[in-house]
Amino acid sequence: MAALSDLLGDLVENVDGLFLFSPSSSFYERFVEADPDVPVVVVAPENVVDAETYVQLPLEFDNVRDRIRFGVEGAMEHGLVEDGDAVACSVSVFDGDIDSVIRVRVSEGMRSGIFDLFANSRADPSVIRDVFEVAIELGKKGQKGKPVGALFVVGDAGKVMNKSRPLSYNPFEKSHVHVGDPIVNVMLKEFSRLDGAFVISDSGKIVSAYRYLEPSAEGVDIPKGLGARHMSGAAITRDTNATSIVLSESDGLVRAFKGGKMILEIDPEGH
Ligand SMILES: Nc1ncnc2c1ncn2[C@@H]1O[C@H](COP(=O)(O)OP(=O)(O)OP(=O)(O)O)[C@@H](O)[C@H]1O
Ligand SMILES: [Mn+2]
Repeated sequence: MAALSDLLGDLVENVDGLFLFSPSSSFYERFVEADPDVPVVVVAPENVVDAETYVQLPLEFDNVRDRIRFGVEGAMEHGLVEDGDAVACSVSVFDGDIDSVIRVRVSEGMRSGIFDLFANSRADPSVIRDVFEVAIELGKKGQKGKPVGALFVVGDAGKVMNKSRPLSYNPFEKSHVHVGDPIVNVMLKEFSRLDGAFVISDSGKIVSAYRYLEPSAEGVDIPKGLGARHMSGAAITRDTNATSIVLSESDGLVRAFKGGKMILEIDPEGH
């Protein structure tokens, strides 16, 4: 089995950091003080192992590339790793225990913006996360079993309101409700049957439903084949400092746009 251990040896040779994704305490303990030259970074939804260097995952990210990108971009942001570093990531690709080691070369060029999408948007990180969760849940369940689409424009709400017009009466006109409240999630799902966009403030207040977005689409570059919901959702993030989270009725995917670009694409079913 020498060749097999060599293979693993090559993967972890001369790394500048070891990233443990959602490790158990006993797993973490085995590595944290094993090699003082190799800093250990924990990437997980919660810091259950009390790691000193820790990047919080806002979502589980079933897609391993997304999970690793988030961890590495977060670590770059916190100054834990830098351009040119090699890191070894220990992750679980299939459900359950850690089953893989992936070597990653850190570079500015690999930045996809996935960390910034959550951590450095106009809206609070928790608001971005809550909206993602609503969109993912809506994508999983649909409306009474039927696929449904939805467009959430989050942050910079004043400007977004100026670049849009109402399609119908605004059911949130006089209410002060926020994403994340269980009742609001029910309302958002109910209203998603109807046309237009939801506008949400930096702090998560639902400002309006049924908004027809009228941004300039100039210079917006999104994947071909996406329709008007995605184009308007993307374009408003170039015209304003908002972030858009879009659930597609036709392919069931949740996509996030910022600065006029698609940053992230998630399959609610986890495929
Ligand atoms: N400018 C806009 N502002 C707000 N909502 C819009 C806008 N354009 C389209 N929509 C909404 O998107 C819905 C679907 O439009 P369309 O099929 O062109 O988008 P799409 O990007 O293909 O999305 P899907 O993948 O869900 O079909 C429309 O019925 C409407 O509710
Ligand atoms: Mn369509």
